[in-house]
Amino acid sequence: MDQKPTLEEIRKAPKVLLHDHLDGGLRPETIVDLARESGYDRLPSTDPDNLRQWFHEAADSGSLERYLETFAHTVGVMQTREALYRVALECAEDLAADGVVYAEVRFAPEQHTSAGLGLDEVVQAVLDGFKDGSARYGIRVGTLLTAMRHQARSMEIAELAVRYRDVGVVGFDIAGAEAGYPPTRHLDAFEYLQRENAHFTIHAGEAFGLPSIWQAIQWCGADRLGHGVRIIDDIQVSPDGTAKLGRLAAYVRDKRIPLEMCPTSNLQTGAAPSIAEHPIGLLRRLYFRVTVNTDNRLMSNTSLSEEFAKLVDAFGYGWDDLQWFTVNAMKSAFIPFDERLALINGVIKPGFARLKWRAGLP
Ligand SMILES: O=c1[nH]cnc2c1ncn2[C@H]1C[C@H](O)[C@@H](CO)O1
Ligand SMILES: [Zn+2]
Repeated sequence: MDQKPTLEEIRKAPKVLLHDHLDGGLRPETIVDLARESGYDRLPSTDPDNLRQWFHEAADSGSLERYLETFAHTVGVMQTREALYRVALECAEDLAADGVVYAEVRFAPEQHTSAGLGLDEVVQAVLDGFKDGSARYGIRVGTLLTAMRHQARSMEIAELAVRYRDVGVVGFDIAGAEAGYPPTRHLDAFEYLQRENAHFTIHAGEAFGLPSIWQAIQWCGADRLGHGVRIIDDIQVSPDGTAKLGRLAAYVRDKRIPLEMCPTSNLQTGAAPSIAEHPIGLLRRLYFRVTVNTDNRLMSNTSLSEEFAKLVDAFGYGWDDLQWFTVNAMKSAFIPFDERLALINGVIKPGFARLKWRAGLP
């Protein structure tokens, strides 16, 4: 029997997704509907299939800055309460259909106020969509509030995250162009969150190298790293395969700092040359706390199951590897420990056991 997990089987596995952008995962049909309803007339195409292809090709640019330009069109149609609610509800539906049992989905409230909504209204609309979507489709979704790193609203967004922490917001993040916008630019927000015992992740080590990762961890106190692929710049691999870790890489591994890796997204922005050469192979071999994520399902034309299937093809991963990535992600989530444990023991382990049993594995 072929024991390599197939895409169909992977879809059935109970998966955990920690890094997914709400404004990077819209259905093309929904973008067209919302543009028509709101009078947004700058879409590159009003045909959903063409639009799907346009996003994928435009994002396939080799640069994070050009990749990020495509978000003008998704953010452009997410400016009303109804639009935000619909996008959040459909996000929960799409993730559940892919077999995701727990997700943390992020978005930047400050980008959704151009038609007059206040930050609180924006957050409430998204939380309502996730709440209804979770109940309807049998998935748990936590929200991360993102501040844009080139703007100066991180303190305000951090306060918003703390204000909504008991009603669905589980953490905070910064995103956007990395080069020229170091995490320490937002140090006051991170210090505030730490005083509030709140959780946060930082996009770091994607389009910029070790200094960004070092600042995110040692200055800002990040709980997790968004991408973090450039940590391999601090690892030397000898021809015989043995690896020597520098001090920062050793710290990240010793402290079990979770890496939110997004393979396909990294190919599109030029952060990795191919799936087979993606740092995830080495980092998994060295037992860093690696997790697998989608980043932007629309721009990368992907799903969590497809990301796993690509890794299975490139690295020969089996069920035990996929379960290891999944348990890593669940351990690294921002919800309370007892809830994480309940999902690991009550959902993830039994779900993988069933799939392994069907594949004839012990
Ligand atoms: O991979 C990324 N790196 C940095 N910023 C990103 C990435 N993917 C999405 N973003 C930005 C664009 C979105 O508008 C914003 C909030 O979700 O986050
Ligand atoms: Zn991201």
